[in-house]
Amino acid sequence: MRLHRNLCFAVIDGLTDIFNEGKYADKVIQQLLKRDKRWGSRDRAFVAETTYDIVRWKRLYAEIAEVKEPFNRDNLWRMFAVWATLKGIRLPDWKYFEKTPSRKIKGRFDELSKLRVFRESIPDWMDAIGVQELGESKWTKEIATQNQQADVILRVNTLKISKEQLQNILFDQNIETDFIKGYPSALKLKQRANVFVTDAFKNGLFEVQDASSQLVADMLDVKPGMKVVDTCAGAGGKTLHIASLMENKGQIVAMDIYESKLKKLKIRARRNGVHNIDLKVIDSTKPIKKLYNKADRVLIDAPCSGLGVLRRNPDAKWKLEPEFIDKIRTVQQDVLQQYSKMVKPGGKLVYATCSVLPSENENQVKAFLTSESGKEFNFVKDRKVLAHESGFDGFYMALLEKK
Ligand SMILES: C[S@@+](CC[C@H](N)C(=O)[O-])C[C@H]1O[C@@H](n2cnc3c(N)ncnc32)[C@H](O)[C@@H]1O
Repeated sequence: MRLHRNLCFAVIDGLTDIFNEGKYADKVIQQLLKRDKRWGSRDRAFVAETTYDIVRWKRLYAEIAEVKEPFNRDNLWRMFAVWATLKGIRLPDWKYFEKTPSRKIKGRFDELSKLRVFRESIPDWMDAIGVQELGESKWTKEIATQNQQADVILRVNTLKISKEQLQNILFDQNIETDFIKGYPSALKLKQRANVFVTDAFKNGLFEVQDASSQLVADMLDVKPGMKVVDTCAGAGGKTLHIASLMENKGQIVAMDIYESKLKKLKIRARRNGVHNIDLKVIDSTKPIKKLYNKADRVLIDAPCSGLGVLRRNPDAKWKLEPEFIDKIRTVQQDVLQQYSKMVKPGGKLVYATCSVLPSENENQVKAFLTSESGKEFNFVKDRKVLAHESGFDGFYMALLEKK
């Protein structure tokens, strides 16, 4: 591979924003990719993947490059040189790469790789939590998988098209996909591609949604005509899936504390041809109380640490803090206590997170079930999805039934 100066500059600029300005990697990369209209798909892939790679391996690369935060541009070029050297890319004779000690880089890599915190490039506290909650052996495998690039998975919008038809349409545009056994609405791309530019996407024939995330709406067991409340709907990945399973019949109340997220959901719903969603901002306890004992199904896709989706959000390794996880555990129990009251007798509740930590998952459900409001519920089943076992995102979901 030959390195191109303007692409490498884009990566360094992006890293400056992510590491020094605290900006989110996905947003920064989205912006970077708009920089030069002449960039082809390979150029764009280089900028996105290299930036993500260096974010993912920040701790390891910084240690090898012997640089410390806050990184100046020279520091970032040194980390870039580490990335390129370890990838076996020949460094051009640019001033930034003068005196790059290629052999020393490989030696340091081998030496540091003996320690999990460097090999997997994670903060010490995160490693300690992982070991404490999952045990050494599972955590070692899980964090290694969480450092690999995730597949691109689509969820077919069955309101508009069948899985087979969509597969054919994409095939005609040179996008090849596979079915995934056990995931009825999923198509997996054989090779990464920018699916957002296709007419199929613009016409709402699919959404990009990981396979594990698609299990959640399936577990909720919705039927056309039901009243379903999606309490932490965000931009609506799961709401839209629920809508397609309900064949646009019945009512979905999509709630979140952020109006901005629900606005995104509105746009996506229009594209998806979904018209049975009512949006409700949770700005007091009123909208919740109004729905007490009213819903056939309630989904609590709870805010969480995101420790199951590091493959997609590698910068979360550096943005997360242990105190945040402590706080979010309290929120998780609160929303379980409050939002479960919306389920009507005989109705069902799914509690889900994209975390692999038992303290955010089965332990929360256990604590709920032994509490006063939890006594009204029976535990039906749960599913713990680890990325290293499933090949998809780490997730947890539990199904409870109100007596
Ligand atoms: C895991 S995300 C939801 C993802 C979304 N369901 C999807 O499938 O795309 C959790 C959501 O919970 C929202 N949230 C945080 N605290 C909340 C609360 N107390 N009540 C309701 N929603 C909350 C966040 O704004 C965020 O959108």
